[in-house]
Amino acid sequence: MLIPFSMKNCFQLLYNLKVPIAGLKNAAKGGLILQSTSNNIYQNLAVEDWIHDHMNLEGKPILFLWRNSPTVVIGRHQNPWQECNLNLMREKGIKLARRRSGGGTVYHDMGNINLTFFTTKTKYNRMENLKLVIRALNAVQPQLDVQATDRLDLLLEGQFKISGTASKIGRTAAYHHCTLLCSTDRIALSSVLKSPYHGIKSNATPSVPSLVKNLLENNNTLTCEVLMESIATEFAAYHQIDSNSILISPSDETMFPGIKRKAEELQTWEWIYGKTPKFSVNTSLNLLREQSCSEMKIYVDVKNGRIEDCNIDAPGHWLPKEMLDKLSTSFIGNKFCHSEATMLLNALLRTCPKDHELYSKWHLLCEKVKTIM
Ligand SMILES: Nc1ncnc2c1ncn2[C@@H]1O[C@H](COP(=O)(O)OC(=O)CCCC[C@@H]2CCSS2)[C@@H](O)[C@H]1O
Repeated sequence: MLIPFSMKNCFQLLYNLKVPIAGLKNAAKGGLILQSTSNNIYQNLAVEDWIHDHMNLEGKPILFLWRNSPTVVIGRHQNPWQECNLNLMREKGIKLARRRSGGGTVYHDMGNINLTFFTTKTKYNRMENLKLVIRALNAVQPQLDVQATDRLDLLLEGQFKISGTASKIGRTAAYHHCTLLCSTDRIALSSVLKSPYHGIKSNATPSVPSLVKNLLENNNTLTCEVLMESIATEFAAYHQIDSNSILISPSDETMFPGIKRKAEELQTWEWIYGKTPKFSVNTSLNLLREQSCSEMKIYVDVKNGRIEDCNIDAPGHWLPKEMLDKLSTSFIGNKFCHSEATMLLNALLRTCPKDHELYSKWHLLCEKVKTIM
């Protein structure tokens, strides 16, 4: 059962703060089950940060249940250009988020449940959490064949991934979070998790692609709502606590002081793209014009999301070398970013000689350059 946030719940949360707030003394017994009212990835990741940073989890584990509108979530040390199709995501309005935990890239939508298990560092035990999820699944559907693998994925029928795991271990607190595919749009999942960008070299963590399946495809009783309820019940039984989930609003500053700033930070370009490990792109692109095809080469070094070095090369008959050099130089110091490149190229286009052929070639080349970002 879900109970909405009330002052009682607020106190239950607040008196567990590491930094004690005057007047709040009691302690939540045994643990808490929280469920987010938000489907915004940045707000939900901010709740994780907030609990991790502010709550005393000693003897009081927390389970946080949350879902998001369509989003690609990359791991802390990943390269978004290597992991997903950013152009397609822009087109479809699919968000991109970088989480604080390591590991690979996953797709979220309202058919995917996220579970975060918060404990002290000493009580952190991912396999135990996954076993709890399996028990919850079997409580709804006893015949369901689900197993945890060594890399802590959950597999359905020995071959289809239904859950992926990642974690963050802090000084005293830790969390293990995992996904659970109930009724996600699998077409969207596979199309956005395919990178169209070529020639990227980096030491970023690569994802490990798998065959995926939705639980609802196996059995039509396995909806998100039923599964969240069953997981909450199993968590409550295991920790001998009340099985009611407390509904929380991640934008509630009275309950989570400072949370808005956390969500804002997770939304910045500097966090999402800027934290990409240093990488280079070395690729060639075809310039098709009036039935002839020329090849341009582009080389870029990117550090902290910004272009440190750039070299664009095309045949001399296509564009004068001075123009190509001007283009390469003007990229240096700029963000490796589609919208910033668009502004820069539009400004450069205005300085282009008013020669129709030159202008159209320059325009085409600029459009091609943008496709790698
Ligand atoms: N939602 C979801 N659930 C399970 N598996 C998925 C999902 N989306 C994609 N995939 C598959 O997993 C691989 C990547 O596997 P890989 O093992 O590389 O990465 C993960 O599993 C990371 C899990 C992170 C969980 C966090 C919990 C809260 S915020 S995100 C991808 O290529 C797909 O084949």
